[in-house]
Amino acid sequence: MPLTHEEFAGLTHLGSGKVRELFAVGDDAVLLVASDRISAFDVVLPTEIPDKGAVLTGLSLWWFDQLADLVPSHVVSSNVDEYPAELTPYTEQLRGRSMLCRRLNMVQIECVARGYLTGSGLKDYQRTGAVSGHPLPTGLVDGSKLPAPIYTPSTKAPIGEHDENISRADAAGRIGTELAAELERLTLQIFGRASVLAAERGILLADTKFEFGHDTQGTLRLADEVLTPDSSRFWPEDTWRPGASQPSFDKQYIRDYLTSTGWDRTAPGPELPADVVEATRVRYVEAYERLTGISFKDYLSTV
Ligand SMILES: C[C@H](c1ccccc1)n1cc(-c2ncnc(N)c2C#N)cn1
Repeated sequence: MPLTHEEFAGLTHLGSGKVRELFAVGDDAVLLVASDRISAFDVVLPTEIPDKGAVLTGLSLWWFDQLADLVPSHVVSSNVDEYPAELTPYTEQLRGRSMLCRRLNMVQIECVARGYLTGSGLKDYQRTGAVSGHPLPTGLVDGSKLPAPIYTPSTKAPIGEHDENISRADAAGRIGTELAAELERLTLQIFGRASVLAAERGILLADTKFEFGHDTQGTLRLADEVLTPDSSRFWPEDTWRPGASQPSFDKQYIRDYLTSTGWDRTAPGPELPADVVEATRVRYVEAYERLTGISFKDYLSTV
């Protein structure tokens, strides 16, 4: 049965993402729980991918550590055996796939960095020649590497709707010039470091989305999940071919299967065959191990 917030009926549910749940823990903490659900073509599928939630949580935790010298994170703990007593009934459901975090006053802007042109950025470029007010060279195609990474803030759309890319001036108008400039600086700095680290492992970081918030002392912290295949586009470097849709590091098997079935994307997603589920699970574990250099089994033994 897919993990849903009903499984945590006793907790105070704050919100759901496509594949994640957010709960309040006391007055000053939140619990982020990653399910094994997966979405493709913006549709949440009925079949779970075992270990996906743990892989994405482990990746976020690893990236938070890699980035700690650049920006503090919202994470308090990921050790379920040290969680507050109210979470004890859910320990095994939370193990490896959850983060206890400071409750932040979230900045109402999605901070997106792009090193390559695709997705909504490509659509904006094809329509206007620019993305979030950044004029770009002519002749770029799907998957083109940009002359330099760009910061393209967007609004926070409700679930099921698409974020809207906005200009940096619009972002400043919404959250103030100083904070907007700090978010741009941090977003590009983090993206630059992550891009180098991923490229050293043969993975292109095409784009990613960060969320930030302020803690009760007013400290700006990196929040949400970070640099996971759900918040970012990761492409295998050896199959990068500008001019077409790039193979997704983690979801290509699912995309190919769904396309092969002739599935109508306005219809509910079909169940996935066992071989596609297992191949996708293996890809997630491979992504974790390739990026972190840590065996997934070792990660599971530490949580
Ligand atoms: C978008 C994301 C979300 C994830 C999962 C399910 C539904 C929403 N979300 C996270 C917060 C949030 N709020 C207060 N303090 C925090 N530390 C965080 C975080 N991260 C608000 N929204």
